[in-house]
Amino acid sequence: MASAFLRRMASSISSSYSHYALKHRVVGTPRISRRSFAVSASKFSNENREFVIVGGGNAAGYAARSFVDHGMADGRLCIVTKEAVAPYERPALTKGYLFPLDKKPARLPGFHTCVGSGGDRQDPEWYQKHGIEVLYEDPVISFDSNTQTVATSSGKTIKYGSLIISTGCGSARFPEKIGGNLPGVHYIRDIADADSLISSLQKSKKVVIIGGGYIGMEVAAATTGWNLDTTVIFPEDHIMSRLFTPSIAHRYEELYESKGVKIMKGSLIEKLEAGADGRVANVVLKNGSVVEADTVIVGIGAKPAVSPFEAVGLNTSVGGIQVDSLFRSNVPGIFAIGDVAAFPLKIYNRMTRVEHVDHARKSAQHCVKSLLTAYTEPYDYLPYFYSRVFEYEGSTRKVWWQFYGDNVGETVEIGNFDPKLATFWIDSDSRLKGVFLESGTSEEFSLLPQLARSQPVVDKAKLKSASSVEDALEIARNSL
Ligand SMILES: Cc1cc2nc3c(=O)[nH]c(=O)nc-3n(C[C@H](O)[C@H](O)[C@H](O)COP(=O)(O)OP(=O)(O)OC[C@H]3O[C@@H](n4cnc5c(N)ncnc54)[C@H](O)[C@@H]3O)c2cc1C
Ligand SMILES: NC(=O)c1ccc[n+]([C@@H]2O[C@H](COP(=O)([O-])OP(=O)(O)OC[C@H]3O[C@@H](n4cnc5c(N)ncnc54)[C@H](O)[C@@H]3O)[C@@H](O)[C@H]2O)c1
Ligand SMILES: O=C1O[C@H]([C@@H](O)CO)C(O)=C1O
Repeated sequence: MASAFLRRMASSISSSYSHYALKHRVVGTPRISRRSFAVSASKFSNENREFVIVGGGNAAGYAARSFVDHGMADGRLCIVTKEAVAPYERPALTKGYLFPLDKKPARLPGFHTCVGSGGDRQDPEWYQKHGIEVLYEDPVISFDSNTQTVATSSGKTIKYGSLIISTGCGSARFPEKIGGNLPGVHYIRDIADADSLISSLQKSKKVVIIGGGYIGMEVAAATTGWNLDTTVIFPEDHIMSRLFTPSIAHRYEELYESKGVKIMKGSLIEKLEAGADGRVANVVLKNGSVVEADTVIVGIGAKPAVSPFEAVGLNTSVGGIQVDSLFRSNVPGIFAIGDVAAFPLKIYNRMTRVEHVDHARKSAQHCVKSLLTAYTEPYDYLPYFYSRVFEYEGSTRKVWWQFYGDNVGETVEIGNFDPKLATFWIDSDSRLKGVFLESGTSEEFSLLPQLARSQPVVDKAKLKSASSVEDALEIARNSL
């Protein structure tokens, strides 16, 4: 009854709703409008939800904040999540969360979104206070765009007006047949994974980390803080091979080695072997060598979590769910944001997915703003990656770097990593395309996006002759 009433209200609604419907290609079942919900006495009295977000991670937390900012959350928004906790700043999991237990590790509720960007700490009470329904530990297992419903593992069927998919990524895993699921073998994507890793680290002596990417480097830094024997194994010839030049990588590798980390490059894994107790004991390499380990952390990349949404335009070139510059998929009323979204990267005119938190936050805000208002500016993202390691109290050298732009073209590196280093990527037209900085000040870091966004023509010879990182940044600034 209530639902029929709300629908009648929805069909007689104002021009702003018509605009919204047209813009978002609403077809079929009319949505329950904002106004109709305003007259609804009880929140969520039936299975209809005006807005449903699937996934309760970084993007979901920032999307929820945007719904609240637009006055559109209360009684209208439902978040369905696989995790047992409210959205949090995932980057903390391989940073503050892994500090040694006697060095004040980060724990919830400390790092719920949106504290990472200076916003409110949205703990479970925040969602209640703002009338946002959160269904915890209840993953969506299927969806039907004809009936506009999602089904959850506990057996709920939820009808949505608009659906925002923010399921992120899952860790790439080694197959079971080569020991990928042995006790003591860890992947790290969510808080449950991090807790399980910590319980292994508490009884660990020898750690092997497989993968020389973000997880590999952040977890290796963490385990040195625990004073554990740490070996990192990866197939490439230097760490962070997708982003770092061999020269940048070399500086960090030396630093890790100076802290006792062993680095095995160009090495492929044959299998992980169990010991007599059934826990992982050996990492066997394809070249036949064997590295002992009681704890193995696998950081070999991530895969977009698309399985319940196979019917929504899946992008085959970069994976994920293909969306336009307002995060609309090819199915009316369905949006995708964060890691899972394959979107047009306007600045470089290509489709991409970005698996980093800055994009999760910005895509969420952009999507919700365009969903709820007349905003139609295309998303114009500037890629931004960063890391911070060896941050725990007592560490002799802290590391914090940022990169903006595209790592294409020739590079000019300035600085001796004591502590600063800057690298500039310059294309064949002498345009500055990307810039990397270690140990900058906040003022220096704030210059990087300006440079990467405006891509000034730079005098390469002059840049090369810079006497210091500060001098190089000044030369680059003067080319703006
Ligand atoms: C350990 C770690 C450290 C990181 N550190 C950094 C960093 O320092 N800097 C940086 O820029 N980026 C970092 N990232 C990447 C960054 O965290 C992600 O880009 C960001 O979390 C993406 O947000 P998202 O909401 O798209 O996905 P997520 O935050 O992963 O959220 C997805 C959510 O969806 C849930 N979910 C999945 N499937 C379903 C389903 N079927 N039903 C219901 N719920 C579902 C998941 O459980 C999860 O809660 C890190 C990632 C990891 C894993
Ligand atoms: N600071 C950050 O931005 C940050 C920090 C942690 C995690 N993350 C995110 O978490 C996700 C996972 O990170 P990641 O470090 O696993 O991915 P990654 O892509 O950064 O690194 C993967 C590494 O594993 C190696 N590898 C791939 N296949 C392998 C195989 N079969 N055997 C051995 N090595 C193999 C790669 O060569 C690479 O060195 C990514 O989305 C990443 O962006 C980001
Ligand atoms: O973006 C981030 O958020 C968390 C943390 O700052 C939240 O408190 C973290 O470690 C980041 O790198």
